[in-house]
Amino acid sequence: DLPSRNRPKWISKVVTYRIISYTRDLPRVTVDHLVAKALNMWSKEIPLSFRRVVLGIPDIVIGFARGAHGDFYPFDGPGGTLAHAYEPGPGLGGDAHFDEDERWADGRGLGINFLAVATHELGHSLGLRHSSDPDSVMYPTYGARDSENFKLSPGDIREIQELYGMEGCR
Ligand SMILES: CC(C)C[C@H](CS(C)(=N)=N)C(=O)N[C@H]1Cc2cn(c3ccccc23)CCCCCCNC1=O
Ligand SMILES: [Ca+2]
Ligand SMILES: [Zn+2]
Ligand SMILES: [Zn+2]
Repeated sequence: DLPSRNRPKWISKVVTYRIISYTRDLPRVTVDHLVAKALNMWSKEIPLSFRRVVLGIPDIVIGFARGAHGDFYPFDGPGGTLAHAYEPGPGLGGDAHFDEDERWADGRGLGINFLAVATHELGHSLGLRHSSDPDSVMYPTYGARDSENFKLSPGDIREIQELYGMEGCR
């Protein structure tokens, strides 16, 4: 893929995010918690941190929507595409949209593991592309994972550090 110097990435050390809509399938606090957990999985590996804002225009807008929802990629109902996210940049850049027509779960019950999908989408929001490694969070298709020990693969960590450098190195 492109040398990392050309790939879009966040320049600021602190990236803001705002959750603007939720799903009926999970309590709001669960969505807030799992989004923070997914963001932290990435940010703990790189010299970049995330700050949640509840007002104003953030770098990353996160929300649930069904069908056509104001961008060029309408969702497709239950199944199929589960979510999508935009690479770093202004406006839609970095935003992550989740298909409300899926049945979202917190990793215990039946349904799509929201933590796993959010980690994949936020990987895109940080500038990562797909990986051909089935163990990678960035693999193009969803694989049911138990969220107990859900974590980034070594390849995921290598990719994100190639783009943003290693945590602890200034
Ligand atoms: C990796 C995800 C978290 C995010 C990606 C979308 S993205 C943009 N963020 N890379 C995703 O949703 N992939 C589809 C890909 C996909 C699999 N199938 C499809 C049938 C129709 C349309 C898409 C698919 C076969 C049937 C299974 C459908 C349910 C699972 N869907 C997927 O795995
Ligand atoms: Ca769908
Ligand atoms: Zn969208
Ligand atoms: Zn993807």
